[in-house]
Amino acid sequence: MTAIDTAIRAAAAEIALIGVTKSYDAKNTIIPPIDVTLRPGEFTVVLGPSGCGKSTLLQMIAGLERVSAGRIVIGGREVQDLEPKHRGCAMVFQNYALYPHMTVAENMAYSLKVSGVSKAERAERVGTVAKMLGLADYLTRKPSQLSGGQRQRVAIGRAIIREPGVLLFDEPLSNLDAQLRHDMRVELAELHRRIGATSVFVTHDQVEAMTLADRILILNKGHIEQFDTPKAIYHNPASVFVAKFIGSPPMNILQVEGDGSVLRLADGQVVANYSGIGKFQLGIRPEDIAVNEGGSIKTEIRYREDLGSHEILETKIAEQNLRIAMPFGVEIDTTQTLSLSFPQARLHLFDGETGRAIANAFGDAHSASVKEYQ
Ligand SMILES: Nc1ncnc2c1ncn2[C@@H]1O[C@H](COP(=O)(O)OP(=O)(O)OP(=O)(O)O)[C@@H](O)[C@H]1O
Repeated sequence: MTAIDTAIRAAAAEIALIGVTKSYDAKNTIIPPIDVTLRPGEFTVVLGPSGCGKSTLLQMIAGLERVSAGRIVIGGREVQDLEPKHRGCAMVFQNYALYPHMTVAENMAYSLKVSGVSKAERAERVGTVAKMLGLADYLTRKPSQLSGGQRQRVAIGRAIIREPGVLLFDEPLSNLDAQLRHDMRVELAELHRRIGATSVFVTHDQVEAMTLADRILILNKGHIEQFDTPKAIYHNPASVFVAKFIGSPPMNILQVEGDGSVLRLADGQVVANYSGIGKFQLGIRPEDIAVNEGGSIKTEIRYREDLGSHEILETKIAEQNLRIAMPFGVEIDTTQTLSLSFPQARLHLFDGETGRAIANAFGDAHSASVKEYQ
């Protein structure tokens, strides 16, 4: 660790949400009671569709929204009734929220000035943070003289200069173009490694979630669908909702019926062995389908999308859409009927009604760690 790192390293705090609820009125509960603990130094990405309550959750931690019920404990202190400035959190917003009339250095130093930090120490900390973020040459510029990425870096600098135990990010990269988003992701990951603050990052971009998170918290209408590592979320989704939300293209979900020995599609084709009886939803990722390897499931290609590194074949089985990802270089005759099989170890089984994962459905270890959060 360098001197710069230790200069800006604060004690990372645990964040515990205990029965935290948000409702605007009796009929409008945005977040039903949730219980979750974010470990000190952990990078949590909160992911979910628009309107699921991601920002509300973040703002309750920051103190910008009041909780309707429940407790928020940060670093062992109950904070739900404290003003934002007393919670030990710093926040980075999507729209940067920089002061336009102040220089980069003044923007970064402002919160220190307000809290009475001496001029000499302010200058030292600004210098350290600017160096860390590659902003040393821009300290006298105004925000209007910076690029989007530089502005976002100033916003991050302004947050970390206070050495917060908790860093909160509300879609900080969504105003940037694709290349810059990628570059900033790399920078943020690196910064997190150096600073070590407990970080909560809200986004609806699954790539950001997969690449930045220690653990991803997936919200659906305010409920926690799953809270786990990116790998576990991808390989062991706890519900159809999660399975369909992560992956591009997402996991295929097929409606099937079990007769006690096999699972069948509506047209009678057998897709897997399984001892359960009744309606189920069967999941398989596009890249896990075996094509023309002697499988018994027959289909035609309806459309093919060449993405360079791989190809997506759009097909249907028993009137249900099925996407197959083929690696680059595999020759497929589009006019021929495809024969497919679903390797049992790659299958996911979900309840026909609730959509919750059925752990160990196929006796494999990979679904054993699916956790229930409801
Ligand atoms: N002041 C308010 N009064 C009533 N409902 C509100 C209020 N503020 C937010 N909501 C509702 O709360 C829900 C959650 O909003 P929130 O901004 O947390 O969602 P989000 O997941 O961050 O969405 P997005 O990804 O679109 O930013 C939404 O349905 C929104 O309409």
